[in-house]
Amino acid sequence: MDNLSNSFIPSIFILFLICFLSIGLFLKKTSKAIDYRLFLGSLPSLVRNSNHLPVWYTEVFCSLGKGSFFIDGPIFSNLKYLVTCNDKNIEYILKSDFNNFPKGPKFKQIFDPLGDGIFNVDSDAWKLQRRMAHTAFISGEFKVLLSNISGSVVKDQLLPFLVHVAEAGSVIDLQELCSRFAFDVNMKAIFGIHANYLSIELPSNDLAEAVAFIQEAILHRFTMPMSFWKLMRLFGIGREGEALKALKIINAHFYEYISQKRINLSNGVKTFDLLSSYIESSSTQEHKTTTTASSSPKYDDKFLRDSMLSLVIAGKNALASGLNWFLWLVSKTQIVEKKILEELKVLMSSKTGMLFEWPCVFDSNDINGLVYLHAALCESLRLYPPIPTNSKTVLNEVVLPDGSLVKPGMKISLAFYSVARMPWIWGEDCLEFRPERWIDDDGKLKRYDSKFFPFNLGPRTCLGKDMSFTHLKAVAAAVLFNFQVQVLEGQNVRPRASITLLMEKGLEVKIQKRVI
Ligand code: HEM
Repeated sequence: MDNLSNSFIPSIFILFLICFLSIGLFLKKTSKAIDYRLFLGSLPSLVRNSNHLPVWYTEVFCSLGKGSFFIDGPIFSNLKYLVTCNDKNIEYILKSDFNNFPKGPKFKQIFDPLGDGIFNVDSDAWKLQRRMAHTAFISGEFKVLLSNISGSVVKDQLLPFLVHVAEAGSVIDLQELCSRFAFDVNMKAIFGIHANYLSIELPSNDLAEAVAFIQEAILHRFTMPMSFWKLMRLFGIGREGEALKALKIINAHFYEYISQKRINLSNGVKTFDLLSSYIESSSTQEHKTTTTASSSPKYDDKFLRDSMLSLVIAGKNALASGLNWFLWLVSKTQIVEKKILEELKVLMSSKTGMLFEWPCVFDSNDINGLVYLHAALCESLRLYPPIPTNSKTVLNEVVLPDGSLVKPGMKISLAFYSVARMPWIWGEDCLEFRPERWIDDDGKLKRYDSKFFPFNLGPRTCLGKDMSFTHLKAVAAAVLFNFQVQVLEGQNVRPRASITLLMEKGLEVKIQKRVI
């Protein structure tokens, strides 16, 4: 009997465990787009859809018929986060109760290649970074510099490149072109450097490639346990090993630019760019804080390196993504393309009469005031926000405007991409590319501050917003007025998982000279 009970009891226990687990694996509370399994939570759905999260989130919101849902990890994993596209929640988190929703320590660890740059810090460190960046971005000198940069990169690099492609009849990847343009304008604005990444020979550029690689490596960190990627980094293996090499390249370039800029400034050679502005304002700050030296921040080369890397990362991909989706949307919406061309034609004729040179170059100051072009860009950014999600952490327990309860330490994912696709936020025609929704009866631009989040909202609103519109308009006008962009047929255009909203396989196009 003893023997029997010795083997019987454990067997029953194991059988019970297997049944329990099996029920858990198969028992699910399901909507069309997401499963909640008893022990695994929604992890299987999450993993299955991790390559196109923004699209999947949208499907889940639609299938549940509400603007928030929780992702639960396996039992005991302590993984639970809220995904929300509810506009009232987003406004509350980003603006009304801003201090309760920092990015959080986990975010900082994942984004650690960025050091203490603005993108990566909270509280006082962020306030300091924000103050310095804001001073630089709002200065009159910087605004003049910007329109000059757009104008010169468009005239001297983009147009010759497109003329060449049109004449050769070759196929190009528009996403790659936008990325090269964005790199060049950002390098000029941030370091005052002419990188010439966008040129006919399509040169390689180790810095541009290293920056792109770091972003991919950061993205991969989101998809695996922290201990795993930290171990890989410790041993310098796999993607983490490659990321270390990319960081070395970035650091070598950045420290060289910083040292060169310091030498130039001390020799009285002054250029205006964001790095110069930071160096100058950091020496003023240092001067002010020498008395409290032990607690005050250090404005050394590491500080400048971190600050500049955040600006490069913040600017480059978002701008490239915004441009690429815009040109794609316009190329497949003839009525919008026609209206943009009419607006540009009226502007050009008012300047030069009816005789246009080809290729035409627009003055940044003139195109800044174009209403329809601005509306079309807003509409494109609404549908394809270059930063499709934003992540926050909860400090104190609170009930959000839609009734969702969030607890300390919990992560919240703000699903910007989905906001535009909810009829209860943007109306029944929300999926249409319709710039007219941005223009009122008097022909003036409308604002939708409480439901348009591509540039964030509240105290952490994007500092490069105006700069981006200047660049976007310069490229949009130059490309659309001078060329027809023909998207090659048979491409399945869809977003892929990335920190910025990229097209999964780029966008193959042909360029043809446009006759106005
Ligand atoms: C179409 C282009 C752009 C879009 C859609 C965009 C969007 C955004 C978004 C959503 C954020 C918030 C990110 C977060 O909190 O994690 C952000 C932050 C920021 N952006 Fe942009 N951005 C664009 C271009 C640029 C450019 C060209 C620059 C300048 C180089 C820039 C500079 C910044 C900075 C400095 C921040 C940090 C603000 C802070 O944390 O206080 N952005 N941007």
